[in-house]
Amino acid sequence: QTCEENFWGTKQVYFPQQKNYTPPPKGYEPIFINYIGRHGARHLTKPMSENKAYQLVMKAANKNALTEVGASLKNAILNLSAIEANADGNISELGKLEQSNIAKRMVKNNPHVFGKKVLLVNTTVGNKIRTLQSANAFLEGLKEACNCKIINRQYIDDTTTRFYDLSPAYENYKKIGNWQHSLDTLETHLALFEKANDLIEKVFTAEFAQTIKRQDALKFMQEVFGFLTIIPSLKNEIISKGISVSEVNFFPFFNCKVLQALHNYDNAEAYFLKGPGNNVNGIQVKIAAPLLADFIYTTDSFIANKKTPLQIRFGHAETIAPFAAFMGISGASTQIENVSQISTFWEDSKIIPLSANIQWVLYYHPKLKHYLVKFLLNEKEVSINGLTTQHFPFYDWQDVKKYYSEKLIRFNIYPNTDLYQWLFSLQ
Ligand SMILES: O=P(O)(O)O[C@H]1[C@H](OP(=O)(O)O)[C@@H](OP(=O)(O)O)[C@H](O)[C@@H](O)[C@H]1OP(=O)(O)O
Repeated sequence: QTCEENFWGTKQVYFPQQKNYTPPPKGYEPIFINYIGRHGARHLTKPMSENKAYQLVMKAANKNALTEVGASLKNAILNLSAIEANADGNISELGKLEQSNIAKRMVKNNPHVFGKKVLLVNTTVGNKIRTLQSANAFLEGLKEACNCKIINRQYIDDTTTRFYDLSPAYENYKKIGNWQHSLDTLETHLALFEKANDLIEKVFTAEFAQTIKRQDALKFMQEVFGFLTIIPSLKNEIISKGISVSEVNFFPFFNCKVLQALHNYDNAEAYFLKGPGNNVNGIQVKIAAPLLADFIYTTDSFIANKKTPLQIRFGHAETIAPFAAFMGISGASTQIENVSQISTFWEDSKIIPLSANIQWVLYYHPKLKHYLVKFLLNEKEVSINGLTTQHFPFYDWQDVKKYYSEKLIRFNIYPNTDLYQWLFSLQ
């Protein structure tokens, strides 16, 4: 089923958003790349049996309370469960390929960075296995493309890859933030409850449907939508399990209007919880400050000692979205007042698809002894709100360092700030 609007959201499988690049000004060559990436395409983040949708369908099946539509939904869920068994939280084969191909394009686009026989790399991963698996796939791609020996120093650090988990104030914002009212308004505007009821009535007998509470009905529909959107990430696993795509087809339970409404809602939720929301300097964005500090510090370190030409980090959608907003990347940091306009100005499938990534590419002119930096979001050259340049997409490194260092100071982050403590005490 093809719908006019892209409804894949954060389950959008990755593709590079630009292929041909602006040549640097004469005499400049790329010498260092600073990278943060979301993990690759993945399985669901929790076991199927922990889904309300799974529990309700199985409970109804035991009570003989499924309609014919419900019975086909049960089959699709059981087939997906077979694919998901013991795989939750892992990246998929497609995820590995996405990561490897990003690394290969990075080498192809920046041969001057990767020209040496030995390549020093600093790698940071988080505490979720999908970040480590993504790092491994990325490094494999690097090794293949650069035909070099890679010496990799690897760290685990959540202050720069999964900072949301380290901030009690963010947990509070997630639970009782002032964004809830805006999202409730959108839920009503999209008539999601009515749509959920329609689905419930199609799947369960009337008697069983009446036992389902309003919030559970919404959760049910959102999770079945989650089953539908994860399928493209699992195409290799579906084949290797001998299951046909038609046996894990969740499209029959939706139409395009419902898919678009569900995506609009999820996009708005991601916008408030991981994006500019109704305050682009709010906790959900400024929480990325430690990552910006790390980008400045590691770029400066390279300029000082010219040792490690590649700094890579692997995190989550909730790493990339706030970082893009905090950096002021155009198209990813716009604060929107009208909640029904969000998906026009902030689209999760463009900003935080699977394998989403942000790159700072540092260029050097040996005669002028001058540095420029270029910013890429999902491999597309982007501009920074608040920063000007005579030669876009290249920015003067000193201007960038000054602009972002002053921003960090406004949030009480200095070169010697303890970032873990800063996150913990953030309000
Ligand atoms: O609803 P799910 O389990 O998909 O939400 C995940 C997040 O996935 P996303 O919604 O962003 O596609 C997951 O982000 P990811 O980048 O790791 O995929 C996040 O780590 C995980 O905790 C879930 O987010 P939630 O906000 O805790 O539901």
